[in-house]
This record gives sequence, C-alpha cells and structure tokens, in this order.
Amino acid sequence: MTKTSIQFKYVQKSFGDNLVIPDLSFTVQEGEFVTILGSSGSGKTTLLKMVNGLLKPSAGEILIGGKKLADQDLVNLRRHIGYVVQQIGLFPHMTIAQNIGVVPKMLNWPHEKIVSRVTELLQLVQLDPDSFADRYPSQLSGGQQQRVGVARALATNPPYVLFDEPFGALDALTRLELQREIKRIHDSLANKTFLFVTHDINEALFLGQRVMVMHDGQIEQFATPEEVVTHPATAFVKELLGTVQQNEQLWGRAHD
Ligand SMILES: Nc1ncnc2c1ncn2[C@@H]1O[C@H](COP(=O)(O)OP(=O)(O)OP(=O)(O)O)[C@@H](O)[C@H]1O
Repeated sequence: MTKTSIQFKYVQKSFGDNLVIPDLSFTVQEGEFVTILGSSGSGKTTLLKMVNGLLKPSAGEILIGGKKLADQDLVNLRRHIGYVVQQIGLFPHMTIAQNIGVVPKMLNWPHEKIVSRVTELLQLVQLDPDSFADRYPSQLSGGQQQRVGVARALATNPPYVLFDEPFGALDALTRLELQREIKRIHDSLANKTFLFVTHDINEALFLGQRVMVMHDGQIEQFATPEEVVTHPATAFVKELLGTVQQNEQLWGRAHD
C-alpha cells in the first residue's frame, strides 16, 4: 500500500504584498521521485523551502509523513530532510570526508560509524574513497563537488531529499552523467522520497516518476512524464513542450 509522504493542503505564500503561491494542494507518495518544472519565478524554490521549514506558509497546511509540519521541531525535521542546492556550499577548509560527516558529527555519532558511513556514501556517488576522502573541495571538479553534495545530503539516511537545480551549473555531459547517477541512487535506496526542482524539461521528464509543472505559483499539471508529453493539460504545458520540439528541430536542421 502506498503511504502519503508530503502533502500540501490549500497552501498560500506571500512575501509582503506579493502573492507568490495562491492556493497549492498536492500529495506525494512515499518513495516517489517527483520533479518540479516551471518558469523562473513560478514558486518552485519557495515550495521546496516550505517543505523543510525554511519558509512558513502564509495559510494552509503542510503534512510530512502524516504529521503537521507546523507542530514539528524544525531542527529535528531538517535532520530527516536532505537538501541539495546548486551552490552546494561545501566547507572549503574541511576535507571531503569531513564535509560529508558534518551532520553525523553534530549528532555525536561514534568516529568509526562516521568513517564507515562516509566510505559507503562516497562509493554510492561513485567517488573512490581512497582517492577523494582526504581532498579539499577546491581539488574537485564541479560535477564531483555536486556528487559530494548528494552524499552529504544522504549522510543521516533521511527519508526525504530535496534538490534545487543541483546540476544547473554543470556542462551538458556531466549533467547527463549525474542525472543517470541520481536515478540509480533513488532506485537503489528503498522508500526515499525525492523532490527535484529543475528548469530543464528533459531532466524533469527523464528523472521524475511524476512531473509537477508549475506556473505563477499554480500547478498546471502533475502527472507521469508519458502523460505530460502525450496529454499536456494546459496551453502553458503545451508551450513548454514546444520549446523542446523546437530545439530538436533546430538541432535536426543543423545536422541535415
Ligand atoms: N525571500 C523572499 N522575499 C521576497 N520575495 C521572494 C522571496 N523569495 C522568493 N520571492 C519571490 O517569489 C517568487 C517565486 O520565487 P521562487 O524562487 O520560488 O521561484 P522559482 O520558481 O524557484 O524561480 P527560479 O526558477 O528562477 O529559481 C519570485 O517572484 C521571487 O521574487
């Protein structure tokens, strides 16, 4: 039986007079990989930040694992929610191992447990522990740093992981490689709910078991990639998909 993991009920968010999210309701099931796609300023980051309590809704209710977010201790909640962002913010003066182990250390895990968890996570994100554990962030490529960011977010084995444009700054090939990796990681970890914000339509369609298309703080469509492609629900979704087709046509023409 599927279990509800994250639920928004009539959520509204304003910044001052600016009503960014007028009325948002949706449900994500435990273990789902949901991608959130939308134009710039459509409220995607705001949505993610409301899930981990960095922002509070102006009205409505959010439930995480069936419990009201408003009633939960935020420090404790964030330990159960991994967060990966584009500017991943590794600590420059700490080694890769120390960066990944930062939260376990804060939680007073024994040293041996941290070392074995860091090794396991480096292997999971396909960075050889012998070669990478003792390096510093500046000695890694952008793609490798993002892998460390993913490892760090998974350190305490959180049931929920939020990704905000994690691969946005990477070149196309590295991006493709990391997309495959993140899909493999989701498949290999049981019951982890991933919410993944992206501007990239192909990325959203490739990764998401369901894709949420947002525009002006509202959901235009929330469906499987197949459904989105074959039955775009609104003119906006159609237009968005049209941009990909247009790119493909241009590409085709360039290679005629
Ligand atoms: N802290 C804030 N104070 C005031 N306005 C904000 C704040 N955070 C976001 N906004 C506004 O809310 C709207 C939605 O922003 P948000 O960052 O959620 O969009 P987004 O879909 O993630 O955009 P992008 O794809 O460009 O990152 C924007 O108009 C933004 O200017």
